[in-house]
Amino acid sequence: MLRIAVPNKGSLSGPAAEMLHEAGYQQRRESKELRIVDPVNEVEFFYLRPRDIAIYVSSGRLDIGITGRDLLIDSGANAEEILPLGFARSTFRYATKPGTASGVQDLGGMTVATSYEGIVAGHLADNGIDASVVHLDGAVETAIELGVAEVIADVVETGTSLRNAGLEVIGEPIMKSEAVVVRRTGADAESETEPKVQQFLRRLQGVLVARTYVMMDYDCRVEQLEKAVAVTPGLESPTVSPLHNEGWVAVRAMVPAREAQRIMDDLYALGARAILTTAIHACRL
Ligand SMILES: Nc1ncnc2c1ncn2[C@@H]1O[C@H](COP(=O)(O)OP(=O)(O)OP(=O)(O)O)[C@@H](O)[C@H]1O
Ligand SMILES: O=P(O)(O)OC[C@H]1O[C@H](OP(=O)(O)OP(=O)(O)O)[C@H](O)[C@@H]1O
Ligand SMILES: [Mg+2]
Repeated sequence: MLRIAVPNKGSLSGPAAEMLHEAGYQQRRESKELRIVDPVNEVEFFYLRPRDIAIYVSSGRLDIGITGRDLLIDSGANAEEILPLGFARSTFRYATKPGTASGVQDLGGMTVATSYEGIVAGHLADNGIDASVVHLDGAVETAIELGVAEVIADVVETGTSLRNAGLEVIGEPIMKSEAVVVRRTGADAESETEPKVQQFLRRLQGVLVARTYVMMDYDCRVEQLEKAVAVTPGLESPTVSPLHNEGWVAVRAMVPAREAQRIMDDLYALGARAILTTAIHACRL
C-alpha cells in the first residue's frame, strides 16, 4: 500500500484534494479525518500539516507527499521535489515600510520577522548579511507596526496583505513557490512501492496536461497542411486523416488551452475550416 501525505489545512489543502480526486483517488469526506484508505488504488492518505509533510516523508515512513516548495526548503528535510503541481503559486519576499531598505544588502543589523526562518537565515547567510531573525507563526505583516521587526519576509501572492499593512516589497524575490510532490532524497528506485509511485505521478501529470491542453480538430487543404501543422505541432505529432472530399484532410492535435483562440485565428487565416476545440478530461502521455 502506497502511503501519501496530503495537506490537511491552508491554501494547499483544497486544490490538492481536488487534484487527487481528478486523478481518480478517493479523498476524505470530512475535514476532521486524519487518514483514509483508498482500497481500489491501494493507497493510504495521511492528512498532515503542510509544514510537517517533508519531515514525515524524509523519515521514510511515508512514501511521498504534497507540500509547498517554500515549506520543503524551509524544513531542511532530506526530501526533494519530484513534480511541480502548478497551484498555490506564490513568491517569497522581503518587505518593509517605504524608505527602510531597498534590498537584502541593506538589512545588516536589522530584525526580520518571518514564519520561514530556514529560508530567511539561509538567504541572509548566502548574501553575507548579519541580521536577526524572529520567528512568528503568521500574520507577519503586522510585526513592523507593532515594533517586533523592521523587516518581514513572507509569502506574497496578490500583494494585498502587504498593501493593507502599508508595506512594500524590496529587492528580488527570495524564491518562487508552488505545490510540489516530494519524496525522500535518494529513495530506493528498486523498492516494492516504486511502480505505484510512478503510477501516481503519471496520474497527476495526466491531470496537469488535461488542465492545460485542449484537443483541436480542423479540416484543411492538403496544400496548406505543412503550414497548419507548424501552427499545431501537437505534443508529439498531429494525426492527419483523409477526408471524403479530395484534396482535404482532417487534423487533430493537442494545443495549449491559453493559446487556443489565437491558434484558431491563425488556422482560419491559413484557410482551415470546421475548427473545433474540446476539453480533455484525462490523459496518460
Ligand atoms: N495567499 C497565498 N497564495 C498562494 N499560496 C499561498 C498563499 N498563502 C500561503 N500559500 C502557500 O501555502 C503554503 C503554506 O501553507 P500553510 O497551510 O502553512 O499556510 P496558509 O496556506 O497560509 O494557511 P494558514 O495560514 O491559514 O494556516 C506555502 O507553500 C505557501 O507558499
Ligand atoms: O499577497 P496576498 O494575496 O495577500 O497573499 C499572501 C498572504 O497570504 C498568506 O496569509 P494567510 O491569509 O494565510 O495568513 P497568515 O499570514 O496568518 O498565514 C500569506 O502568509 C500572506 O500573508
Ligand atoms: Mg498563512
